[in-house]
Amino acid sequence: MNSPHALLLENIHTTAHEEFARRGVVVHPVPGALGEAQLIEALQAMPQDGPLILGIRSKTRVPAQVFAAVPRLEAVGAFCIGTDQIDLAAAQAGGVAVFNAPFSNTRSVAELVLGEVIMLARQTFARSAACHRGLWHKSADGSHEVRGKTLGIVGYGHIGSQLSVLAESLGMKVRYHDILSKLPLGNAQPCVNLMELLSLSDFVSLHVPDTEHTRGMIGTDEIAAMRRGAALINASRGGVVDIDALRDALVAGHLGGAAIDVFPSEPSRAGDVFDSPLRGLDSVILTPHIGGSTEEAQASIGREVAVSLSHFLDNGATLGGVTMPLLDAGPVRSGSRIVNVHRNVPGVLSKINRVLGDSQVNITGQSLATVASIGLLLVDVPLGHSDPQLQELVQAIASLPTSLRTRVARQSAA
Ligand SMILES: NC(=O)C1=CN([C@@H]2O[C@H](COP(=O)(O)OP(=O)(O)OC[C@H]3O[C@@H](n4cnc5c(N)ncnc54)[C@H](O)[C@@H]3O)[C@@H](O)[C@H]2O)C=CC1
Ligand SMILES: O=C(O)C(=O)COP(=O)(O)O
Repeated sequence: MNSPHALLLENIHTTAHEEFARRGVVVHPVPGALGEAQLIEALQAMPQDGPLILGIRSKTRVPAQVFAAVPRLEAVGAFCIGTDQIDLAAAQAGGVAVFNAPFSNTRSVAELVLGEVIMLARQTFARSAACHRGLWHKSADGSHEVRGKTLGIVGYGHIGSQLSVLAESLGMKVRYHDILSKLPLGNAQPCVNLMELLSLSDFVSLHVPDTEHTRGMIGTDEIAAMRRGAALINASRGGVVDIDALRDALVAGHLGGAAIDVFPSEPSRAGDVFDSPLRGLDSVILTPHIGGSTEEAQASIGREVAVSLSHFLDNGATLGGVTMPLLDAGPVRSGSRIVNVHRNVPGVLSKINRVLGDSQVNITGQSLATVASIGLLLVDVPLGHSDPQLQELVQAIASLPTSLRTRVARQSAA
């Protein structure tokens, strides 16, 4: 069976390369993100002799056009948490499996934010910049301990809840707001709504995903509802905050500071030029989307997503997936496994089973899982990879009008 090829963008950690190499996947690395046309070109230029997978981080957009232009793309690995850069509906409709790493970089984000809370409370960056300019600005004015202050966390998920625990260990009071009912950790308390949280907090930190409801969630009115002198931290997604409204509030002195890691528009690769209306404001800590950028997080993500993608290629397992129904039938027990993704419509299974029945091949294992629009079926048959009958069976199943993708899993049982 031909080796799969993985196009890996955005400096995905070498642990992914190592994991892929160990599992016989050929890696084709590209340093930065690619625009849509470049991405299509790069994918189309990949060797044609094996399954094709794509690895990205938060910067590469994968719209529906990419899936349409590269129908042989089997799976996409988001080597990060966010999957908002991928058209998940288009991926699912085309039977493309998408995987991510849902928590491997969360501690890194929580630690960065906690550090920023203290740095903002002590005006550290402004004082440091003054020292660099040769100015000895020794003063306690406007500097505070964080002990006893209130941290408001918007989005009490993996990152928000870890931040909650870390902040309480410093003696902070924690309030949070989430659209779901969440278990409060330690002494943290939920707020009745976002406006209450904004009005109660000395620091507001955003940890929501990019959705139609969170885009623009912090605008002029929300910033006005924050306490005078409070600070805003955004390490979630750039679209969550109206950056011009934030700048106005900082310049007017309504807000005391901000720490911003993510921006409505971000450069595509390290070393590119960066611009923002927030540049030049001493009270603002600007970082280049490095919330999850630690050696520990990246090494762990590299391994995790490479393993998920490899398992999918090897035996059709979808653990860690976001577009496929969850299915893990374990290793192939006998001969070969046929992996079929199909439209989830009435009668589809009986048609596939008719093909299998007509072939007179014994079925040694069968697993099915479905999500709304698609189904994933794994069928084990006692035929070797090179057996022509296996290829005939795959062709027959693939040619059913309900089949989206049909392939033989890489793994085989001796
Ligand atoms: N700066 C960076 O490098 C990184 C940024 N991120 C961003 O942080 C986000 C959050 O990450 P996690 O905590 O792991 O995600 P998560 O999914 O564990 O938590 C997100 C929480 O936000 C809540 N939520 C969703 N919509 C909301 C709304 N409209 N109002 C209030 N709460 C809402 C959800 O119910 C959930 O509890 C990611 O989606 C990603 O965009 C993640 C990692 C690194
Ligand atoms: O995990 C995420 O969602 C992030 O925002 C981190 O993205 P990155 O891996 O730094 O491109």
